[in-house]
This record gives sequence, structure tokens and C-alpha cells, in this order.
Amino acid sequence: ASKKKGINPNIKRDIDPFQFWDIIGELGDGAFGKVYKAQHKETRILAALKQVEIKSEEDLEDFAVEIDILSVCHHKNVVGLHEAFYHDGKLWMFLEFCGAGALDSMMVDLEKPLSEDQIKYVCREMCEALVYLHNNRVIHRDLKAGNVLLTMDGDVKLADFGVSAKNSKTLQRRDSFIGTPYWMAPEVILCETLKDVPYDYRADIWSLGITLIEFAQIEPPNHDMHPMRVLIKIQKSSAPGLNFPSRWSKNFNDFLLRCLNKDPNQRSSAQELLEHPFIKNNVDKKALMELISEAKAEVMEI
Ligand SMILES: COc1ccc(Nc2ncnc(-c3cccnc3Nc3cc(NC(=O)c4cccc(C(F)(F)F)c4)ccc3C)n2)cc1
Repeated sequence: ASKKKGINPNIKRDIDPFQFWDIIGELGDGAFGKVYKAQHKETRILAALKQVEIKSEEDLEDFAVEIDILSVCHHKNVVGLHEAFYHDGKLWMFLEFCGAGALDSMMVDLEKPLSEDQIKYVCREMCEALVYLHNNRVIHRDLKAGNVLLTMDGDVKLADFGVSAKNSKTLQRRDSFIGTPYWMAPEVILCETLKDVPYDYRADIWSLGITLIEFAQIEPPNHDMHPMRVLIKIQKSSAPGLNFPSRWSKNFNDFLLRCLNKDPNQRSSAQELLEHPFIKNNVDKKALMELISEAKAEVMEI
């Protein structure tokens, strides 16, 4: 039976976005169209704008999924959608602007990893986002430092930029389904290769563990391997850990063991992780605020 193509109520149609928004800068050239910095004419709020050419109804359906997720997900740790337009054959998405950018570029710019106190705070905020997403039956599927945004106030917001073309280590994602393999849980790889093993929210917990190692070491495990080789390595090897565990607290090492279990059933849920001593108490944004001022100061120097 032909599914009735519901018009997505969250997308404003045939209204020119430039009536309400000005483009004030460029944020980068993503894999699917350009991304700009925009400002609302009345409210003066800032947004990140993605424009995507819509060539077919199928394209629109693809992106309508993203709009549906963003329209129902209202949480302090998930990037918010201001509004979306379908105008002039293009889909325009205005997301809340996070002034400090993504954590992977911050570590690259500062040429240093996060401290344990910074990791604690970001990890606690990411777990709160995952509890919310998983309770709303949303699986992120591509958790990594590049999808963790920061505001100038030190708020942590989960995003998903699809696949950045600039990262040559990315296996084609849009049509096929392989993302960036380094963060992929073993069962996901099985699923991608055998295409039948259904995987669920526990894959995000594995990727969270890999992302914490990335925060601690700037790169995920196996980053120096060819992406295709990594798929096999993750399958075959035991769960990864920190390169120098003794440099980190027992709580951090134990938290990683709870995330990085090759058996999805052995992994903790995001809710359980919120109770783990690594992030349960005296976690605050102070350490992260220092990192943000360093990163912004560094930019001012140039
Ligand atoms: C280079 O310096 C900067 C400085 C500031 C920023 N700040 C910023 N703030 C907000 N968004 C962006 C952004 C950058 C590049 C590409 N897309 C961006 N945001 C964005 C995200 C989305 N979609 C999602 O984040 C998304 C999609 C599906 C699911 C989910 C989730 F599961 F997390 F809710 C999130 C759609 C459209 C846009 C414009 N960038 C970025 C780079």
C-alpha cells in the first residue's frame, strides 16, 4: 500500500528564509551542501544554517527523518532546531549555534587532549543526552568528538553532522551505511557486513567509550589503521582501553570497562552510567570553561 506522504509539519513551505534570517558567515563546507552562520533579523539569535538541494521526494524523506528527530528532541544536551524551510528546491535547517564549535577541532587547535576533569563533565552531559535520546527511541549511531558541540557558556550539545567529506578516513555513508568505523561497536560491523544483526541503543554506549578514549588521547584507538582494516580489527580484538591506564583514575578505567564490552548485553545503559562514581559526584563545568577560554584566546592571537 502506498504510504501517505505526510507533509512534515515542522517544515515551512514556500516562504523565503531571507525574510527572517541574514547569513553572516560560513562554518564549513559539509558533505551535503554548505553550512553558514546566520542571525535572525528580529530576535538577533544566532544559528548554524545547512542548505541541502532536494532533488527528489526520496531526498526530502531522508532529511525529514532528521527534522523529525530534531523537532521532537528538546533537551539541554541535544542541539536544538530553530526552524526549517523548504524553499526554491532546497531544505534550509537553522540549528541553535554553539559558539565554541566541536570538541575534535578544539583538541586539534590546542594540540592537546582533555584533562580527566574535562572528560568527566563532558561525559556526564553526553550520558544525560543519551538517556533522553534512548528514552525517545533515537539511536545516535555516530557518536564521536566531532559530533559533540560546545557553547561559549560551557554547555555540551550532541549533534550529528552526517559524514564530513573532508575526513578521508570516512567510508561512504549517505547511500551505503558504513560510518566512520573507528567508533563502531563490534556488533554494528557484523550488522553492516552481514546486514541482518539488528543493533540497538547499546551501540551508542560502545561509541561513547571510544569517544572518551578520543578525548583522552586526541585520536580513537586504531586511528593509524586503514578504515577497512579497522572493521576486522574491532571484530577480532578484545575491547580497547587507554594507552597508559595508570595515568588515569580507577573510576575512569572502570567506566570504560562498562562501555567497552564486546557483548552488548554486558554494557551498562546510559541511565546506569549516570550512577557510576566517575561522573556521579562533584562534576562541574569549571575545567571545561578553562579549555574554551584557551581555545578562544588561541584564535584571538592569530
Ligand atoms: C568551525 O567553527 C565552528 C564554530 C561553531 C560551530 N557551531 C555549530 N553550532 C551548531 N551547528 C553547527 C554545525 C556545523 C556544521 C554542520 N552542521 C551544524 N549543525 C547542524 C546539525 C544538524 N543536525 C544534527 O545535528 C542532528 C541530526 C540528527 C540527529 C541529531 C541528534 F541525534 F543528535 F539529535 C542531530 C542539522 C543542520 C545543521 C546546520 N555548528 C561549528 C563550527
